[in-house]
Parts: sequence; C-alpha cells; structure tokens
Amino acid sequence: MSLPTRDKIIETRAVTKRFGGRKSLFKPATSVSAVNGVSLTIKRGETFSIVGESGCGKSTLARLLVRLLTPSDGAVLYDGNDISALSEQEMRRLRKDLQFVFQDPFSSLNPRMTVGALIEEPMKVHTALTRTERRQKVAELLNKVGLRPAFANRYPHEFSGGQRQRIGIARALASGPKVIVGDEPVSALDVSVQAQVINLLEDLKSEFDLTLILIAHDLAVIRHMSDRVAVMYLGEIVELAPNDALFDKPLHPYTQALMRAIPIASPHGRSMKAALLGDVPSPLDPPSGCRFHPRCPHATDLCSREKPTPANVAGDRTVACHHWEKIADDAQPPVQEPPRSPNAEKRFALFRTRSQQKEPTTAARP
Ligand SMILES: Nc1ncnc2c1ncn2[C@@H]1O[C@H](COP(=O)(O)OP(=O)(O)OP(=O)(O)O)[C@@H](O)[C@H]1O
Repeated sequence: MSLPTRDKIIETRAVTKRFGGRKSLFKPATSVSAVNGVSLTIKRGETFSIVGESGCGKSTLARLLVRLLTPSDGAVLYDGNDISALSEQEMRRLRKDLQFVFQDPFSSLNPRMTVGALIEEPMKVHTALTRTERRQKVAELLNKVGLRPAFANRYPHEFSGGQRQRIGIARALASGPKVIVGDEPVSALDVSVQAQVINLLEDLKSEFDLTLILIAHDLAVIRHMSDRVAVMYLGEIVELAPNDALFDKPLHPYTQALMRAIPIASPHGRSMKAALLGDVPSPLDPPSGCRFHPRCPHATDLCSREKPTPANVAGDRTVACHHWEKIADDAQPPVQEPPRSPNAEKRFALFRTRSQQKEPTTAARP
C-alpha cells in the first residue's frame, strides 16, 4: 500500500525477530523466528489489531513496532524515520510518543509507588512540567480515566483490576503519546469490566488523537474496535484487511478457521485455538513453503514447496495464499459473524450502551 508519509505513523520493512540461538555443550544452537519478514503500514489515527493463536508472534510484533524490542533484520520506521537501529539514549526522546498498556494490571504497576507517583513518573522523564503542574496533570488524567483525583495518594493494591488498568492507561497517557499499544488490555479483567475499559480506550483515542495498536484474542473485541486487522500465523501475516471486509469474507483459510476459533481458558484468561486439526507447528522448525500448509484443507504440492507472496486483493487488503482466489470462489458460505461465547455476548451488549457508566469507585476496600 502506497500512502503519503504524513498518513503513515509506523511502517515495517521485512522485519524479523529471532530469539535464542546460543549453543551449549549439551544442545545445538537453536533460534526461534518469532516474527519473520513482516512488512506493514499503520495509518495515523487508526485502530490496528493483530490476531492469531497463542505463540504466533503477536506480542513480539507489537513490541517491535514501538521498539520495545530491536529487530534482528529489517526496519521499523516511525514518522518516516528508521528507529530500529537507534540507541537507547536516542530512543528516550521518542519513548514518550510510543506507549504500551500491558495485559496484567496486577503486575504491571510498581506496588511500592502511589498511584500519583506512578502517573507522574513518565512526566518527570519526558516533560519539563514543574512539580505543581505534574500534580495537576495527575489529577486531570485520573479524572479522564474515570477515577477520583484523591486516589493519587493510594497504592495499586487498593484497587480492583479494572481500576488498575485505568491507572495503567493514565500512566501511558502521561507522556502525551501518539501511539498506544494495548497487549490484551482487557483479557485479565472481569467480563463486566471489559466493556468499560474498551469504551474508555476508544474515547481517549479520539480525545487525544491516538493511534491504537491492539492485540486481543477475543474476536468480538477486535471486530468492535478495529479499523484494520492483521492475521498472524507462525510469525507471518497471512491476511491484512479492513475490519468489515475481513469479518464479512475472510479469504485466507487460516482466517476462516480463526473465525470459528474456540476460546481456551488459561491461567491468563487469554488464548484461542483455530478450528483446525493439530496445533501450530514449532517455530523452531517451521514448515517449508507456506507455513500453514500442514494444517490447510486446501493445500497442494505447490504450498509445501513455495512460500506465497502477499497478493494485493482489493485496495487495502492483502492475502498470502497460493489459492485464495479459488478459495474465495468456493461455494462455502462466508463466515459472517465470529462465534461468541455467552460471556462475550453479554459483554458485547455492554459496549457503548454503558460507555458513560463508570466502574464503582469503591476500590477493593469496603
Ligand atoms: N524472549 C523470548 N525468548 C525466546 N523465545 C521467545 C521470547 N519471546 C517470545 N518467544 C517465542 O516467540 C514465539 C512468539 O511469541 P509471542 O509471545 O510473540 O506470541 P503471541 O502470539 O503473543 O503469544 P501469546 O498470545 O501466547 O502471548 C513463541 O514461540 C515464543 O515462545
């Protein structure tokens, strides 16, 4: 996709991240390509989501996009400048623009710091605000995320999960970012609280002109929030499309299977398994050709031999499959709606209709 530079906020060029690789006396050198040659563009002001089964590289890609990880190969451009090779010191200037909201609001906040100090910290690093101005801003931000300014004097353990996630969001906003990455920002929260945090993120996105990069395993959340969606499989993007197009007519066989995905309960409350035989192969030894071919119902010899190059389907849509045209024309009914668990149904009904409601401010204490 060729966009004027001003419309692109982040761009990756064949970005790859390998982990491991150290040889020891007892084992040969092994390395995992968690992200393998991904090229994409994120548009200023959009909500860009990344989906895929556990271990497919979503978090690694998201971390590469905001330079929490350094690529092994390829480049990441922010505002047209290559940030992949910048030193930590050079990155410090840009860090205020690129913020991250973590999945687990219970472990991502330092329990020894007050909420006020937690939110003030990025301002100390990234702004020239005076102490009084910083305190004032903390109060404003708490207000923006639906918490009482008086909470600044309390500690994280005094708050519920949803409230802690609001504190994490206020902290991410404190440096005045342009991009916020939410890595499963609601999956550790109670179902009844998820919609409130999602609606909050959406409201803040438009108020602060943010670009949002979202990782979520819940397709209902993805469908509700995203402008465009990238579908990942074993470190590669197999389909990238505008939200409606993807959900109305998934073209890649993996996307189709994902739409029939089964949510899996895990200690982290996140995960899903595509409606396919077998598990995702080990990234230590990925299949030849198309990485999806061993699980693909449409695979041919060609698929095991040759890696498909992403084809530009229509406008803003790419799909990396040798047979996508045939598959698209197949008589199979398109998957119109992602299946939703009863909980997801309940939560979906809460989106927007409750956006003005705030979580009870009673924290964890009576
Ligand atoms: N620091 C690391 N060291 C070694 N391997 C890693 C590291 N981080 C990720 N990996 C491996 O890279 C692959 C992709 O991991 P990643 O966490 O990006 O996937 P994911 O799609 O976000 O998974 P999940 O949804 O379970 O979080 C996995 O095989 C994982 O084991």
